[in-house]
Amino acid sequence: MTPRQQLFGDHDDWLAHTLANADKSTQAASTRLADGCTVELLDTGLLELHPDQQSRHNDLPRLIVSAGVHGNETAPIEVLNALVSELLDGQWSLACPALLILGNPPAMARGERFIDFNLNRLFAGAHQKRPYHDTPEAARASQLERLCRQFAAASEALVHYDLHTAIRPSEREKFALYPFVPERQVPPEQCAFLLEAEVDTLLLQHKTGTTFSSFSSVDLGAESFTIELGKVQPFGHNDLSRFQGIHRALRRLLRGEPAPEPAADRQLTEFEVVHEIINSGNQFRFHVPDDVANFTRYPPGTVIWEDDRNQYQVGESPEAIVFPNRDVPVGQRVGLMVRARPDAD
Ligand SMILES: O=C(O)CCC(=O)N[C@@H](CCC(=O)O)C(=O)O
Ligand SMILES: [Zn+2]
Repeated sequence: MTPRQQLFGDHDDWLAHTLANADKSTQAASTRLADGCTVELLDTGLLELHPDQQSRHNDLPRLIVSAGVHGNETAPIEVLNALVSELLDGQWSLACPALLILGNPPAMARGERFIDFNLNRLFAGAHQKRPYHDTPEAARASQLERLCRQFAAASEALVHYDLHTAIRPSEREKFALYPFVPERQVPPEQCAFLLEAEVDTLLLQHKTGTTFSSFSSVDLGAESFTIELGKVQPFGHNDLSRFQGIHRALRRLLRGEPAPEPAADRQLTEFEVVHEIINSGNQFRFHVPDDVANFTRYPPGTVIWEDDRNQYQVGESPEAIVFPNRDVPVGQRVGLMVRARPDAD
């Protein structure tokens, strides 16, 4: 039997297995590759990989890579699946422990962002609260938190990349969000990784949240990023040539190869969040049109939202909108207002 057959039975690959078992748990299975690497299927959409001791590069961080936390964001899922197939087919050897996650299989199978609740708002313990608790997405958030905690090893560095695609087009196609942790700064090697992955915009969050990457940063001490890689498309409709940067950069990291020299003409442009727009419910009115692209700029004084008590106007310098989405429940994020950092373009 091939490693793929040992793990996924009759299914061609990890993605096919995950979609076929989307609504149920799967029995654990494992295989050992010719180079000694062990691959364990922990449950539907969850793989843990460990290199053979000989091939392990001890100075490398443990790596968590997740995709499909939103089920309709398919391109990163296809990239992760392709990396797993390459590894199982013996095309390269793994050098660091890795936990690979397809976040929300039931939503993936239905081509939806989520089923009951947005999984990416249920981390950092939010899954225990009403009305989320006792739903399948709350159970998945709890399972992912537990597995990530187990995978993290106290004395070893941990890195987490949570891969997404955005609902809207974007004036900056690829961008990363860096969760807020007081006093920390983005390490240079993480900036270099983002540029290697062709992600040249970085957005610094201004407070902690209940996203997957905020959980892994705050609770596990990981260097984590939510990475937006393009626009949402159904399975089979992605132009995967636009995702080669992240594909190559992750493969290089998993293989433990040294990072390439950063290209002299590439630089990260940094933005900071200046305001989080929340649906207040109090006759909340959002004045950004539905079809506006991420990073569209608004001049000082523009009224962005108002309700029966408050309003938000752009401050003294222009601000841009990211993730505008009026269709969210009361209390949830409608969008982010962001501003280029002083030393940026
Ligand atoms: O395009 C959109 O409106 C949403 C894209 C998306 O899923 N983004 C993440 C960002 C998470 C973060 O703030 O780190 C999300 O909304 O969950
Ligand atoms: Zn997403």
